[in-house]
Amino acid sequence: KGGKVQYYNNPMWPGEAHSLKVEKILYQGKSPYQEVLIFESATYGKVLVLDGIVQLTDKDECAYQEMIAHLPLCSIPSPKTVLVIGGGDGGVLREISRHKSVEVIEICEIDKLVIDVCKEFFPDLSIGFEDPRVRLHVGDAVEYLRNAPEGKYDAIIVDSSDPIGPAQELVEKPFFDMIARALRPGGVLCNQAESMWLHTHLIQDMLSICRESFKGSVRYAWTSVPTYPSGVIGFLLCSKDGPPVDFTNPINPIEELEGATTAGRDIKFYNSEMHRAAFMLPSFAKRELAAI
Ligand SMILES: NCCCN[C@H]1CC[C@H](N)CC1
Repeated sequence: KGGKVQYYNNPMWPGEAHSLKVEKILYQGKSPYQEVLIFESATYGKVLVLDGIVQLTDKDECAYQEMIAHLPLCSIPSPKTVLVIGGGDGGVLREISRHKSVEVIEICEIDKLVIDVCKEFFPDLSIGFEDPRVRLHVGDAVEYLRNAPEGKYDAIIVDSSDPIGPAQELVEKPFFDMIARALRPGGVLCNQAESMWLHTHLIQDMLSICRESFKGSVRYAWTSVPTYPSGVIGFLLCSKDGPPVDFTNPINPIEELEGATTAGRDIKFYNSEMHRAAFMLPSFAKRELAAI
């Protein structure tokens, strides 16, 4: 009680520590894949930590979950079949459910423990699993995609943790090739893409892989998430082929989707202006992320 959580030795952000005041430990456990910790913080509500890395907090999860879901889904006219890789907390499912055009939401999450603890401690996120369109598969995403039919999905959302644990293989070329194959022509990918302050080399690698695997457009977007390292997180938006998708202008604006901004709980962060703003990059990022 009154302690704090901080880690200096994560290779993803050497020399940095992120600490939140711990009011009460709510859950501590270990799955075959990672350590799971949930605690009540002093000012961010409940916090989910996997292998010492903050995954989400009650206060700011809206930014990440809403952006990662609506950036792709508001960029195509009428998404019907959506696949989520990761996302076991259910927050992305909650956001996808706002889109009435969607008929099927498949989710492939490797760690059942994450799903179970989020159902107990994060009802505002795990409510996403209650949508009747959701089909849950617990297992490895690479296997799942290998067996997926070609051209099945309108959108694939990769809500992954950092590539230093179970998500290691989710930043390698074979994975992106399988995603491209599973998308229908004109289909889109939105992939968690780390911080432009901390990870430009990793982002450059992902961008160059995606420019080979996706023949449409490949864009980098970002947003503010206070409890992620450097306070920002990025997203890679890719379209499979065909006429390049203009991700910067939502052709399927959420404000015009009946009931979308109030379905379940009111939308808190995403709107069409934040959509456009997400693709505006600071000069150093323009140079470092375009220069490939
Ligand atoms: N849906 C939970 C968010 C998972 N996303 C990651 C959490 C850890 C961060 N360093 C990167 C994003």
